[in-house]
Amino acid sequence: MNRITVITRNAALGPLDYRIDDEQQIAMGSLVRVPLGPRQIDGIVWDREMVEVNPVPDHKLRKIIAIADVPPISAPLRRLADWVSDYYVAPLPSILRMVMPSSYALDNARTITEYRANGVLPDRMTPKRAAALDAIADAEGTISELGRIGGVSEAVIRGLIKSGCFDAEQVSIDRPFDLPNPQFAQPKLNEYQAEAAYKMVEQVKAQKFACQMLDGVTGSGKTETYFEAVAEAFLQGKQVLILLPEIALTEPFLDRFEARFGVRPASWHSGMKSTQRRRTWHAIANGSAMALVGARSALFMPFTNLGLIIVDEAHEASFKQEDGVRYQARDTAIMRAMKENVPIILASATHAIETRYMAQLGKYETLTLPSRFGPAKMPSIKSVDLTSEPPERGRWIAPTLLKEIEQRLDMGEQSLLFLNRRGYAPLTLCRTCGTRIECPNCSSWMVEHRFTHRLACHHCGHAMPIPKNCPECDEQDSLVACGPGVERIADEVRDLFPDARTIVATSDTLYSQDRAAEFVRRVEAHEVDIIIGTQLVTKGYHFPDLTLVGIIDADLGLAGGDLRAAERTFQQISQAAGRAGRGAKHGEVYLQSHNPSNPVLQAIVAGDREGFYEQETLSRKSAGAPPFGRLAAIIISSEDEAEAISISRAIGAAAPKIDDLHIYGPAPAPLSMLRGRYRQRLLVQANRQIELQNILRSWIYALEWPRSVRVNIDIDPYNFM
Ligand SMILES: Nc1ncnc2c1ncn2[C@@H]1O[C@H](COP(=O)(O)OP(=O)(O)OP(=O)(O)O)[C@@H](O)[C@H]1O
Ligand SMILES: [Zn+2]
Repeated sequence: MNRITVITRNAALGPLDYRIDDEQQIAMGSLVRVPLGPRQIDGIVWDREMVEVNPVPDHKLRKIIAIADVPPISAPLRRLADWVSDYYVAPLPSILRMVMPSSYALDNARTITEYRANGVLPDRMTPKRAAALDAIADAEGTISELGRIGGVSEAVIRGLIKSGCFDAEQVSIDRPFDLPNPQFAQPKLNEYQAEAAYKMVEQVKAQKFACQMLDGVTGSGKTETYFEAVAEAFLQGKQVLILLPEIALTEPFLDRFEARFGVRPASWHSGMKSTQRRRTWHAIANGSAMALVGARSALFMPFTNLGLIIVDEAHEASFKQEDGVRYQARDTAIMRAMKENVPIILASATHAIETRYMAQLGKYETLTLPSRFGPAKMPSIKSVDLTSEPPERGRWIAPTLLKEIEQRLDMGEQSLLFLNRRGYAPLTLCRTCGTRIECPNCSSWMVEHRFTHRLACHHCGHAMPIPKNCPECDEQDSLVACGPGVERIADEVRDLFPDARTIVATSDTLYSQDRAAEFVRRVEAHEVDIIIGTQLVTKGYHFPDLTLVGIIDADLGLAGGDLRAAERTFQQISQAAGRAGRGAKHGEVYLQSHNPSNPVLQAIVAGDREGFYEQETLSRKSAGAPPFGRLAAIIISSEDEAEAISISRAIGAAAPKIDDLHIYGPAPAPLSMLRGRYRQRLLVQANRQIELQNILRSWIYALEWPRSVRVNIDIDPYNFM
């Protein structure tokens, strides 16, 4: 009789033992269905020596029910999951939920529905419908694919299906993805690009682990350059994983990929339908999809034949997952490349201090693209001192910037106004009694969204209509909006330039891939004169007619003062500035600030990237902050404030006394209430030699607390709220 160990997707269950018959062969990593009490659950056969199993006596062992007909999860991916579990102090099942996102592998449904036009015309023909039917012709695809081909939203396609214009067909989910053609449209690289590409291609040929930091200024053609390494991987018959920080960036990226390799790659993100997910998961697992472009979670896909990983915009904080398993996708991608023994490329114009430090140590190879591609030059950057040149009362754009916007309108060029604040106003205040409207569930202000006529909490999503009377003193029409958000800037622009065509670009307006694609199309077609946007539009995009960038509030990110405030501000402003003048026309950037002598802003204006990084690295070093020291946050939360406090004190009191291990707190977290739970926080700081995770495990898991209390450990935290 053979005993096997199975890990399930249920975090409450430890590793479970089962048996298989003597004659049965089962590979490590196989996906299996097993009995559990009266139920059946899915799991993965795991290496027994990697986990702690509660042994079940032989006669009590139950037999597995079925083995899925899919390739087993490979050893490198299993070891990655073990590493994530260990490093981020997270239960293995919660990581397997990302490796095996549902019971795809064992489900019988192996078809998806595709549609093909049948010549029937809709009763109500609109120009949109006609154009879509024209463009689609006799192409076959899923609703979203047809929407893309037809240049319309999925809703339009659904309408046409309802009108009987398409026949449905069940297609096997094993239908392969088209093969990319490495020679489809090879660009002519400039000298710097060619040199960097050569070095990346060499690593792909070598087929072993190496980490390269592709450090190229905005508009230098990093994508074009690393596509050469991607092409080489395809030539070798290897799969490629490309990670992007946000799904809004995926759509334009997929187009670029198609322009270079002739086909669209597979993609992976939270907005996908389950049939698309299933098809993609299987195609990655059986090796028929050669390229996958996705957000964080694509990292855990079951590649069989991986040859290269790319992390684009690698500095982005959104690579850090903030709930569930709190992992850093860039760091985890490097770990995956190590386990798979393949090269990895980190691309950015504003790399993270952590990445640059590793490059300095010689652990990563630095590849530099020092100038923009083609005739484009770096934009010139100036600051606008708001103390000497304030905007008009109740306005946010200073005269200098206004004049520049006006000139761009006259010349038919585009402008981008950047303010990293969604909504209309961050604070709503009663003029009569001074009350500020707070979220009932969180210690945060309600943010006015004028488009939707609501106040919303950006932490928990709680929303309510804007009240007519003050909820405190009941005074009528006494509530006023304080401070600007992007919607308010958009109002100001429309007031001052009524003929200008504006667009607000935030996660509220570009919430799906379709919306993001539509945004890009409109800006490229020059149907927009002025973009008002948050950090969402500051990276990746390439709009040649955009020549002016205005930073509405350059001081915004510098307040608060968490560990990465200076770095993040530098990155955000540099990225936003990097959208200006990417074509033949020169770009200009204006930073509005109350404190233009701030060293971070001075470095940006002077174009002194190296100087900024040097300063910031030094101050990290003297604070013992990452990458020079280790940091972890422990957040203790409960609906009962007294309980949260008492458990956090108990945890604090049980802290081990070790040299070079410092514990700060417990204290109320800066966001002291979230979703109705009171939050206490401990910060743990240690030098690099200390095995922080082991210490945390033996310290915290030795304690007990009521089920009503949650204790979350966040290793290398990004969010200090
Ligand atoms: N060798 C090349 N041949 C033709 N076009 C190129 C080449 N290199 C870059 N380009 C074009 O130059 C523009 C800028 O390149 P790209 O967007 O890759 O820059 P980037 O370095 O990724 O910038 P950012 O960091 O700001 O996103 C793109 O339109 C790209 O297609
Ligand atoms: Zn809230």
